[in-house]
Amino acid sequence: MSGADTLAAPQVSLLDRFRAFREGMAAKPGFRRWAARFPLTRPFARRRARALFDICAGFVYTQVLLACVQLRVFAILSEAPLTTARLAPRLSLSIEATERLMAAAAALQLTARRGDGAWTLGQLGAAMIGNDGIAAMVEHHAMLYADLTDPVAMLRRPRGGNALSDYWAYSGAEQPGSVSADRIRDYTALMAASQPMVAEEVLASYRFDRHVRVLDVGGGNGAFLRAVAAEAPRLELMLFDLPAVAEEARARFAAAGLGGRAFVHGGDFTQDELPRGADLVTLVRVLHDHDDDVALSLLRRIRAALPVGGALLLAEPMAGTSGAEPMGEAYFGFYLLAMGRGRPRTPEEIRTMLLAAGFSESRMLSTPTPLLTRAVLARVPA
Ligand SMILES: C[S@@+](CC[C@H](N)C(=O)[O-])C[C@H]1O[C@@H](n2cnc3c(N)ncnc32)[C@H](O)[C@@H]1O
Repeated sequence: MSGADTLAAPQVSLLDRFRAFREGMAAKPGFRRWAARFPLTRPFARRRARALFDICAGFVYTQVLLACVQLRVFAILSEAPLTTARLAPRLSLSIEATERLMAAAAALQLTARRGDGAWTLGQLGAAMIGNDGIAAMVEHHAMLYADLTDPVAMLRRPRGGNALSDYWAYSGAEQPGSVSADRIRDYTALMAASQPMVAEEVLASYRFDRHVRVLDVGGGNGAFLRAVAAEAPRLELMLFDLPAVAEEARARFAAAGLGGRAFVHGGDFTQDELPRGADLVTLVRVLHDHDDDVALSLLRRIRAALPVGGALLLAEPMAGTSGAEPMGEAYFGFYLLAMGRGRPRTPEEIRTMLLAAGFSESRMLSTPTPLLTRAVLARVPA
């Protein structure tokens, strides 16, 4: 870039000019007062106030949800609607505290008050039933929020050294391959509990029965492969993960009667080559855990393990997801900051990395709930 380019005034688009004007007006107290009263601008003013309030209050909403999960409110109300008087002893709370919690939960659509006054499940509480993964995620967030108590300090200090980086034992390990069994147990259980909702998304977007053998890299205790195995009964299964995780996967496959169909390899994908023989590799919720250098070298190892025409199916939540922008940059951005490694990537960034790793073409697959998982399929060129 020449000096003249560097000094040239940046081009400001019409859209940027309009936004600057709009935000400039919104920053003026007098205009805000007028906009809140004028009938045509009132709905926008209210929406903006509500959005800002939701950001301010987000932590409180989260703690209301955490209290409901810890007290098993959704499981209790799924058995039968209950009045406050009947619910209170089930929660070991006073009548007043139960009423306070239920009113807050109802305002968040987690519970609802029936016409006769009894509490029942709200729309969002009902969605938690039968999905242990959401409850497990909510409970482990206690660590994230503890790490985020002083966000500015976290942004200023070197990454790592947080409760969450300790929990995800591989994230800060000098030798991930040596991480012991007791350090992988909790995160592996959390991943297995939340895996069914992810597997459902991936299985809805891709036919696995067109392949002979699949290798799931960073496959945890095999929950994803077991879901795939049920859909594609002839597919052979291979899993690669850290040695301690691989041990657990081996036991789980045996317990599920898949011992003869699933081949498990323990190793460290930052050091070791990946096993050959699969015509499809899956990489589910793995890439975003790693910084660009490790992520790119992992994609290169996957490319090297695949035959010509082989495919890589990469699935994870991605940044820049339309309608779910806060999930990528805000939630995962700060989650992975606390964890100490990795970053959320846009589909374009991932596809650029795939090209750099030697894959020829890639295309996005359509998943039913992009907020949970997006997926990209890449091929090894002839
Ligand atoms: C976020 S979990 C995802 C697990 C699983 N794919 C899922 O979606 O449920 C990341 C997985 O990558 C594995 N992993 C992390 N670093 C690794 C490394 N260097 N070598 C092998 N596996 C690794 C972890 O042990 C863990 O099982």
